[in-house]
Amino acid sequence: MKTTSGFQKMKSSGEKIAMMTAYDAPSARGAEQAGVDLILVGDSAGMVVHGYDSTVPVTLEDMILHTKAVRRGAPDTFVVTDMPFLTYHEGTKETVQNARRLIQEGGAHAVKMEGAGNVVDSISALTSGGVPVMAHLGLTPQSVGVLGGYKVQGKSDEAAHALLEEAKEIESAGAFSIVLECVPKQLAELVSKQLSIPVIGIGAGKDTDGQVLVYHDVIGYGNGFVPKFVKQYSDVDSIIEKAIAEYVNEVKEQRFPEEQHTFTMKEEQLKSFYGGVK
Ligand SMILES: Nc1nc(=O)c2c([nH]1)NC[C@@H]1CN(c3ccc(C(=O)N[C@@H](CCC(=O)O)C(=O)O)cc3)CN21
Ligand SMILES: CC(C)C(=O)C(=O)O
Ligand SMILES: [Mg+2]
Repeated sequence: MKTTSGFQKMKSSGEKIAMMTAYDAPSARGAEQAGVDLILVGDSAGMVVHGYDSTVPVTLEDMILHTKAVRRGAPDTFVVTDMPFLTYHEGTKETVQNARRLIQEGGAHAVKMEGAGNVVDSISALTSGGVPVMAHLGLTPQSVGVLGGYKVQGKSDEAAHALLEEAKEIESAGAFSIVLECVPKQLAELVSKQLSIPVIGIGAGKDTDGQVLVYHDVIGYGNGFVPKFVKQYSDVDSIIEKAIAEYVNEVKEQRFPEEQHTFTMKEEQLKSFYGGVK
C-alpha cells in the first residue's frame, strides 16, 4: 500500500498521483483493482449518493459508515475521509475527537478538511497527534453559502496571492497534501511548484502533482449536471437503464425467470405433497 511517504516520492519523481472518490465497497474495490493511488471518501457522497443539493447535510456518522464500507472493499489502498461540515470548527478538542472517530471507528488512514485560517490550528493539532491531514483550498464546497455558488476561485491577483499564502501556512502546519479545486491552471501550477507537499488538483489543470475526480463523474453514473472539469470515461447510466428496462420488459412478457433461474421439487415429493394438499 502506498502511503504519505510514497505520495511525497511520487511528487519528487514527477509521477502523477491518481486519486478518486469511493463511497461503498464495490466502488472502492473497482478503484483499487484499477490502480488508483489513494481513495477519498468524499462528503460529495451527500450529493452523488444521498441526493442532497450540497455537502452541508452530511454527518460524521454518514462518513464513518461510508469509510467502513470503502475499507472493506479496498483493504490495500490508502483511504482519506472528508471531515464533514462544522465538525472541525469548535476548537482543536472537538476536531481531534471527530478525527479520532473517523480513524478508529471508520478505519480512515487520514482526514481531509477544507479551508485555512482557524483550520490551520486544527491541522497542527492532528498532525502532532499522529493523524495525516490533507487540506483543501480553492473551491471549498462546504462554504458554498459564503462563496455564493460553485465558482472558480483565485481569479484576481489578490485572491491568488491569498491562496498561495494559505497553502504555505498549511504546509508549515504539517499537512501531507493539498487538494486544489476549481482554480486557474497557472495558479495551480505555481502552488504545486512552491510547495514541497503534493498538490492534487480538480478543475485545476494538468500541472498539479495529481488529479482527483468523483467516482460517479469518472464512470458517468447518476449525474444530471456535469462540471466543466469532468471527463466521463464511460456512460454507465445508459448501461444501467438498458439493463433495467430489459428486466422490466421480460417480467411483463413472462420471459423471465427461465428454467435455469428456477427451483423444482422431485416427482415423488410432488406426489406426496399434492396428496397432502386439502
Ligand atoms: N458529482 C460531483 N462532482 C464533483 O466534483 C463535486 C460534487 N459532485 N459535489 C461536491 C463538489 C461540488 N463541486 C462542484 C460543483 C459544481 C461546479 C460548477 O458548477 N462549476 C462550474 C464553474 C462555474 C464558473 O465558471 O465559475 C462549471 O461550469 O464547471 C464545480 C464544482 C465539486 N464536487
Ligand atoms: C471533490 C473532492 C475533492 C471532494 O472533496 C469530495 O469528493 O467530497
Ligand atoms: Mg469534499
